[in-house]
Amino acid sequence: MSVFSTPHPAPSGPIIDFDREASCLEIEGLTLAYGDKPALRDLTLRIPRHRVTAFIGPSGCGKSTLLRALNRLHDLNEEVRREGRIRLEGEDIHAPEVAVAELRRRVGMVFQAPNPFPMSIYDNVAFGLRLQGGIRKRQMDDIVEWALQSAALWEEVKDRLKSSAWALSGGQQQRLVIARTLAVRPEVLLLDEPASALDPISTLKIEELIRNLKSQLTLVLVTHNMQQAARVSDYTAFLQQGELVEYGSTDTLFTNPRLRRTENYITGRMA
Ligand SMILES: Nc1ncnc2c1ncn2[C@@H]1O[C@H](COP(=O)(O)OP(=O)(O)OP(=O)(O)O)[C@@H](O)[C@H]1O
Repeated sequence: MSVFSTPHPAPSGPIIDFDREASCLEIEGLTLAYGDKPALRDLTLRIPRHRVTAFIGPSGCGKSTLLRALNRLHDLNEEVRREGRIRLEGEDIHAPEVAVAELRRRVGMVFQAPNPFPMSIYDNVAFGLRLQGGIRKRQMDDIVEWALQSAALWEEVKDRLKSSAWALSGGQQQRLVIARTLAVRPEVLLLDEPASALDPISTLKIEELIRNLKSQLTLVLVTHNMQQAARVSDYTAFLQQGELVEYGSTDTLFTNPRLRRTENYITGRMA
């Protein structure tokens, strides 16, 4: 079953050439500071559609700050100063006509710690759809099933949809949060260290899920774990002190980096 209607079907075939990839997000001259403390310095990069892009780099280099800029989470922080432009499918996300709630529906986010709501499994997944309104029970059931299938959780929960989400394991809770995010049919899924609080088996399930989801949407992943970036991403951006040092295909960046700074980081010669 597919209730997902994407405006941009996934390209078929393997990745050949970054220059031929269609862009989903375009970041241009992005500079961001918390008060007078710079966190991102003049970043320009584009994120290809229907691919997994990973942001890696040492602690405090600005990975999460960059990820949060993509669905305007910094709007809530009055200290933040921003320059530069971010476009989603060609539209400036800071344009006055953009409704932030709709932007956050299109660009969903999953955080490090699973955060299911204190309600049933079904109600968690239906939550955003109910806010939107206008969906009949039968259609809601279909979308909840589809979202749980897409998040590789359906088989484990289909007989207990009315049970509390809090009774699930940490890994199941994180897949439930992904299902909840998918239910409102985002075009982009932002993942901030989505598996760092999970055990190794749950982590592998999340990684497999990330790889499978790219046929439906564009994924952007922040991770401390370089093996994870190498396993799941198509493209990797290496950041250091708020600057974009190197960006390219994950295979090339990990096997044949252009710059010594990148090589030092990925070989562990620099924390
Ligand atoms: N809300 C905030 N207020 C002030 N400074 C902040 C805030 N959030 C992050 N910073 C600072 O901005 C810089 C970048 O932080 P950010 O969390 O984006 O880095 P990161 O690469 O994701 O780090 P980590 O891997 O440790 O999560 C750091 O110096 C951090 O201390």
